[in-house]
Amino acid sequence: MTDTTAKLTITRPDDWHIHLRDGDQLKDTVRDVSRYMGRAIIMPNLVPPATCTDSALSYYERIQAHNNSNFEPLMVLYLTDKTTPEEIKKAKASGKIVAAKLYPAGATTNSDSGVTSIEGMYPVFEAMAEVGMLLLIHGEVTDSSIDIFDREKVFIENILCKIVDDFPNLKIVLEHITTKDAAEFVAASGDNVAATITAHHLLYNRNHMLAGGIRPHYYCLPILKRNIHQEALIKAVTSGSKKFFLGTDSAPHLKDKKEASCGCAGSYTAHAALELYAEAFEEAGALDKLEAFASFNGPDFYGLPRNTDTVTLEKDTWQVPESYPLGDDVVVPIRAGDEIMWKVK
Ligand SMILES: NC(=O)N[C@@H](CC(=O)O)C(=O)O
Ligand SMILES: [Zn+2]
Ligand SMILES: [Zn+2]
Repeated sequence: MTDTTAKLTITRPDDWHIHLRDGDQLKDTVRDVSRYMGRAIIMPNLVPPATCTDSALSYYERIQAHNNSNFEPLMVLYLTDKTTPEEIKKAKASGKIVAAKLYPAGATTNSDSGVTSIEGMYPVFEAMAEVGMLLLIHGEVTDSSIDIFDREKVFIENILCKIVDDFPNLKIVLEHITTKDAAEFVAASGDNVAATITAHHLLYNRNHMLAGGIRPHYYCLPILKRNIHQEALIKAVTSGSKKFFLGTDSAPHLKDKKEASCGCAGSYTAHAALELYAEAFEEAGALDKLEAFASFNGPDFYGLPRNTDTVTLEKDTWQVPESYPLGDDVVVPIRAGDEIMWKVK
């Protein structure tokens, strides 16, 4: 690995949390994720969501129809109150579904069919621990009396602590963590608990979204927090801990669904995922930590082999377009119209 000068070659990375959507958007989202990601965990919050093995497998086929490379989609089952232990076993046996996703009902985009009773899921969690299927969690409470900036912290205190205590043999990924509280909780937990962290939560805090005007393309869930949390996330990914790994949460929404009086939650970063992470690590003086975060910690936690080939980032400033095609419309990416300092060759 070279230093901060001009070039950085690392083992091919994977994206452990991405939204590819469906239908005519797949041609665009699959092209972006497959440029250099070896594999990706494909989020199942479609309309309707992929709640059973058959729907997850047919989604896999629709993705593969646009995949012209060695990119490998790793599928996820969307948990509902009706999911059964038998469905978990069937999903695992498919060989294509590696995890199941817990969305507290109403917590985020397309989570209306999510889980309303955690206790009701215990037989499902038991089956997951038994067959070795990972539990991925959108960790926010939905109680309208809880301030939106506190919803991750309260989820950890009131819900996640108990799941982690009750299922010591279940591998759990707390997705897209955004707080110091979450980083500390994951670091202090056993080896069965890990977290993904997005590039935008490393690069930005709530001032970027709200100071001097409201910028809807920074609006995602969990929402950007104050800078002490951003600093804690940077500390976590540059600490050398194996518990934190790359998950972009790239979540495209059409331009007019974001630039609206009630805009959708989600930021698009798949156009420059590794490039944006490289900026964050370089800014922290920790480019030497990028490879483990992007290419080792994820597969190691999932129990999958690391990729064996490499990708090379070069210091080569380029301007991000104002928008990219998304189906028959457009998406406005993070950094639209502005420069990015790195480019994957
Ligand atoms: N992160 C987001 O703000 N949105 C995601 C859903 C999610 O990951 O919570 C989406 O699907 O748009
Ligand atoms: Zn989420
Ligand atoms: Zn997501």
